[in-house]
Amino acid sequence: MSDASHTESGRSATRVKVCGVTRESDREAVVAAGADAVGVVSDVPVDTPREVDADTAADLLAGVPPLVTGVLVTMPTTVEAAVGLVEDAEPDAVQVHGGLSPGELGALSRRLSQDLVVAVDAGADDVRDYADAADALLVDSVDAAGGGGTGETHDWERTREIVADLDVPVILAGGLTPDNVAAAVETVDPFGVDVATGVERVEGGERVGGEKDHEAVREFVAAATRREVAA
Ligand SMILES: O=C(O)c1ccccc1NCC(=O)[C@H](O)[C@H](O)COP(=O)(O)O
Repeated sequence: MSDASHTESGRSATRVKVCGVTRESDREAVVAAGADAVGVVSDVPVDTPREVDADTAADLLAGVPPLVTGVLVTMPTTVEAAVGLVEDAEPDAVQVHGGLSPGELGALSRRLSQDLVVAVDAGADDVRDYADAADALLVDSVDAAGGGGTGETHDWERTREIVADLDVPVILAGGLTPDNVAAAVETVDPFGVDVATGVERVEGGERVGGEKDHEAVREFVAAATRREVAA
């Protein structure tokens, strides 16, 4: 990464992606809070309240304004399937979870005009094998099927080593919240951070999956970037 990405303190300005947006009002809140990227989950073989159908994904991504990155988050089983999805949804960037091999991801990357973010399991031994195929690695706490949105943190010290070892930008994900994201940034020094469940609405003590708490979104972006909370 070039020195231009670092502030005078030496720490890079942390980019923020808010993932699992399912509603226009949440997309607007995420953009208004100053997030750099909006993630929309579609066509995943896991049961998640953050998944939307292909038409909704395309509509949500089409409404992401200039200078903010609309990210299609998906779990394709083949390169061809991924290319078809991307053609329909027209995102600015693509984030892939699941079973594609580094070779298949390289082939997918060559077929796309968009940047490819590859999600990897923070606990896996082969994280570094994916770096060559990716424009960025999303180091996440994944479930048994390879999906994200677990709300679980992982060993940040290990992810810090990955950041230090690799040239590719690393996005930290997994269990981040407005309360822990500053410490996560301090520990890992990632290129960016990503959150889904940690900014969802809580009602009667229960999380409302797929719906964002707009105040929590503002707090998260502020804490991740050390900006003042927007009024
Ligand atoms: O969010 C999901 O339910 C999901 C399902 C399948 C594949 C990916 C998914 N989310 C991808 C993300 O980028 C999440 O923001 C990331 O995994 C962090 O999630 P969380 O731990 O809930 O903050």
